[in-house]
Amino acid sequence: MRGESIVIREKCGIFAAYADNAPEKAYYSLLSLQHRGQEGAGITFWENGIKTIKGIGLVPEVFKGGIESKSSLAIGHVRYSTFGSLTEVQPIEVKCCNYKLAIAHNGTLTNYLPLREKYESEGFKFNSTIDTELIGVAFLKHYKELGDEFKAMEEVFNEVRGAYSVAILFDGKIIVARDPAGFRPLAYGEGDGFYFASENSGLRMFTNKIRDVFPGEVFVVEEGEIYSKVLKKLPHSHCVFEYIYFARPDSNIEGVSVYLARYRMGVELARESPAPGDVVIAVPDSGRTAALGFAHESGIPYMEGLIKNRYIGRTFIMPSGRELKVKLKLSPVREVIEGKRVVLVDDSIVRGTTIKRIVKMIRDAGAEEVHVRISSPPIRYPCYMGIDIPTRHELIAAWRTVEDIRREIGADSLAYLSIEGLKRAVGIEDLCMACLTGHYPEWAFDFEL
Ligand SMILES: O=P(O)(O)OC[C@H]1O[C@H](OP(=O)(O)OP(=O)(O)O)[C@H](O)[C@@H]1O
Ligand SMILES: NC(=O)CC[C@H](N)C(=O)O
Ligand code: SF4
Ligand SMILES: [Mg+2]
Repeated sequence: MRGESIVIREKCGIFAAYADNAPEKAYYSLLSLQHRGQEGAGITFWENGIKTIKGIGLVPEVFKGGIESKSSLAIGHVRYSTFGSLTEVQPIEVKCCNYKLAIAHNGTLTNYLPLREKYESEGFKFNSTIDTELIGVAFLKHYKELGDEFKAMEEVFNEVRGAYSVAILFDGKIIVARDPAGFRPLAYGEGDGFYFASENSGLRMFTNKIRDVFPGEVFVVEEGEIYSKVLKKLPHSHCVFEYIYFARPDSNIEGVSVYLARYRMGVELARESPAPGDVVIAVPDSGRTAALGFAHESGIPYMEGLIKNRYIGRTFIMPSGRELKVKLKLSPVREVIEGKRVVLVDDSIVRGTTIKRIVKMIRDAGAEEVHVRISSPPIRYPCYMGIDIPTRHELIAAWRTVEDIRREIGADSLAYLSIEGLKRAVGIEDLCMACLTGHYPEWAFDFEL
């Protein structure tokens, strides 16, 4: 796991296709998954072997030289590191047992360190510090013993704990798998080819015939044929934060529209914690949808009182200088705010940097009162399943009461959505909420080595 000083990072995006011009399709899909990772990007395709183009930076920067290959097999990745060095851009190539594969991974493994040690003590070599490599090594070890991709992945499911949606390019085949608890999302689409992406909004440009990959399901695409099996069934643990903040609002995960779930979070919040306001203002971007729901339910008009500089990325994931970036990123519309009682809605508070800065910004723009409403419960615990949420002492809500936080951020009132309200808004069971409740799904940690 990364060290104490590392700030929150989010998820990664993965892609795989068997289709005409698969590398080009990977490029377009990665563009639409860019919000899931902005540190680095890569595409691996098959041309009598594995060929990878990857680099640090955004998708258009990494591929500004274009991709000439017309291969029909490709996997791709956009990265936010949760484990290992920033330079280890994915897909990574893994060599083991006289085989070679390329792998793209979204998630974090919880038993990486002990399992890697066990493998090393058996003589297996690792060439990176990234947890993803372990899945590749374990897969190849078992493939050598069993000679079958499904059986090899079943062994991986038995050994490797934590969150992993993976796409593998191996021996002219594509293998795609989602961990048996289904922490991270993964979608499968069928049209003029076979497609996989972390979110279905990354596939709609190719097909509308899309479904979620089931937790514990494995796909093998070989010589134009596709095979799939659910190899392990466990209680599912879909990450609730995909609905709150991470995923694109136009995605649908497990049959739930991310947009509508966020809207309902705002409605629930307005019912639970009404606020005396003249205007509802969202913290853009991701606070917008819940603010609309809040405004609709409360009858208080919604206005754009904060304008976002669209050229500044998501600050949630920026390691340093966050205060300055928040200032650069957002500026107030004085005419909307002056003399008003403002209800300020955001989707989440992590360290509190953003909301503290914005409350001050809104006051400086002449607001009479600022009532903060947050469309998720307080984040009190770290995530070990793919989201690099800071250590507890960096989380503003880890040990503070809501009243302490209100004082700290300088708001006239503060309320968070309840766990029950959140569940009603998302509308499905089987959610992981460990960073909100401290109850970690058993499978992720229940291991002996
Ligand atoms: O408490 P903090 O540590 O400051 O982080 C919380 C903020 O970070 C996220 O937004 P972000 O700026 O990442 O992206 P967005 O533009 O998509 O909302 C989230 O929506 C909050 O606004
Ligand atoms: N955000 C992620 O899903 C990260 C995947 C992998 N653990 C890495 O660090 O690259
Ligand atoms: S702990 Fe939180 S961020 Fe991590 S998988 Fe669970 S719900 Fe998602
Ligand atoms: Mg935000």
